[in-house]
Amino acid sequence: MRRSIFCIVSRRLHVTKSCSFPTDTGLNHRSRFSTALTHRPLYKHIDDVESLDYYRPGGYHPIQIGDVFCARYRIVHKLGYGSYSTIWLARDENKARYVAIKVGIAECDLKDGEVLGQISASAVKDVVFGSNLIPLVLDRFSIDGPNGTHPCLVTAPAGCSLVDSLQAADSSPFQLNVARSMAAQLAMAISHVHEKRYVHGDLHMGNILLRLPNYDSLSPEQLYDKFDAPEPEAVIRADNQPISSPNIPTYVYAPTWLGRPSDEIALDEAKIMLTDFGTAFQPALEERFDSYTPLQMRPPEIRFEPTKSLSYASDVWSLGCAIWAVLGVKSLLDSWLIGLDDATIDQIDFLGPLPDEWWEAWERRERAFISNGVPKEGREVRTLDQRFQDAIQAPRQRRGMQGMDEEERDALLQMIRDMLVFRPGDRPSARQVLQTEWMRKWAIPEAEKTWGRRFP
Ligand SMILES: Nc1ncnc2c1ncn2[C@@H]1O[C@H](COP(=O)(O)OP(=O)(O)OP(=O)(O)O)[C@@H](O)[C@H]1O
Repeated sequence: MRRSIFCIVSRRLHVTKSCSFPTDTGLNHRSRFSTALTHRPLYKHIDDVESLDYYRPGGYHPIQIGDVFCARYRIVHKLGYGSYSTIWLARDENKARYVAIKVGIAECDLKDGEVLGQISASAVKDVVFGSNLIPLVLDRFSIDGPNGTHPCLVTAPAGCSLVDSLQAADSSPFQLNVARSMAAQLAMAISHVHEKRYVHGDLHMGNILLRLPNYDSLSPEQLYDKFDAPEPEAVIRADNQPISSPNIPTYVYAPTWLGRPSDEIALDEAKIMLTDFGTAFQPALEERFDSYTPLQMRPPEIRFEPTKSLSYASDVWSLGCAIWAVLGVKSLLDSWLIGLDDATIDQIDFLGPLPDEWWEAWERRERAFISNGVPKEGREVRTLDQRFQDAIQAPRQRRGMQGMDEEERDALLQMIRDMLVFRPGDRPSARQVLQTEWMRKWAIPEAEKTWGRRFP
């Protein structure tokens, strides 16, 4: 049961994220690989596992439970998969601990490792708290296999992503103190990334992971007793012929569920880490004109300032949307949005008029507005207050959970309005977000309880 809940989410995420790589900026190998797979499937479909046709030269490395890498890491379970990697739980037999190994598709640079190496290595010296919210790189190596050479990144394993956690609780929100704590940690994580001169560039609930409690004292068998044992699913060719290729594993595995449903997470368990730095970049060294962030959290300048490179402020927009999603059960922008125009309409509805030159440049503006910020008659317009009620307050009240009082609500909405300013140059920095009233009075104190320490 738990597994099937997870897998639905996992599959949805996979699709969303694949779609968020529409064009290529410095990810040539990734795009080439994805677009090459347009032929008929070679293998029968199996639910809740990575795309089997990606097991070919240039693609995933075939891995089985029990495989050992570097004479040290024994594969114990599957944790997840993305378009560019499979992620495995392994027992580090040298250190008697569990680790997560992200195994990239062949010949990709797995940029996460490079970025995390810089952020977490320097952070250890600085002893900056924000570094605790980013996975520490424990090891890096590569594997040669039938599909090529695969980069591997070893980090701490996590329990589940926040989107999985919400879904596992049938979209019940996190307890209010837990959500406040996570929101503060997220802002601290982004502030830390920015201080290290990186933009994350793909912030969403699937990339925020809940830390796993320490299970290092459990053997793999005890871990299987506590959670699920891996269940191998045989790979079958679409033409029913026997599989003779070494490119594909004999069996594949659905990711396990080591997480907790959102409503069961206690404040001292609410430690998060921000992951997936595969599209992070340094604005001082590199220009970036495309966003990989899902449409609901994608900043508007991508559309209206296409010749200006993205920068830290684009993460601040997504951070505002992510904080909203952590606090509530619905994204700030309507989740059924289907296109760029719908997103712009929705943004104007709750933020007000677009900057004049953006408005003039928007060809389809008359679809929903009489003039800038003035909706056509009869069209339903949902304000920020109404969205707060629908997404954050009412779901809590329905479940008898603590809601926000008026003072907190006003402080939160003020912070969100400040972060979601159309012009990127007018947004606060992530560090300034941490100094807002809502963060200081409501969110950071809960994060301090989670971590059992004071933040300066
Ligand atoms: N350290 C970890 N511990 C537990 N699960 C993890 C860990 N890292 C990643 N995962 C799981 O694997 C999934 C895919 O990871 P990730 O997004 O990093 O892969 P990816 O190949 O870069 O994906 P894409 O580029 O398609 O987003 C995550 O959504 C998460 O569920």
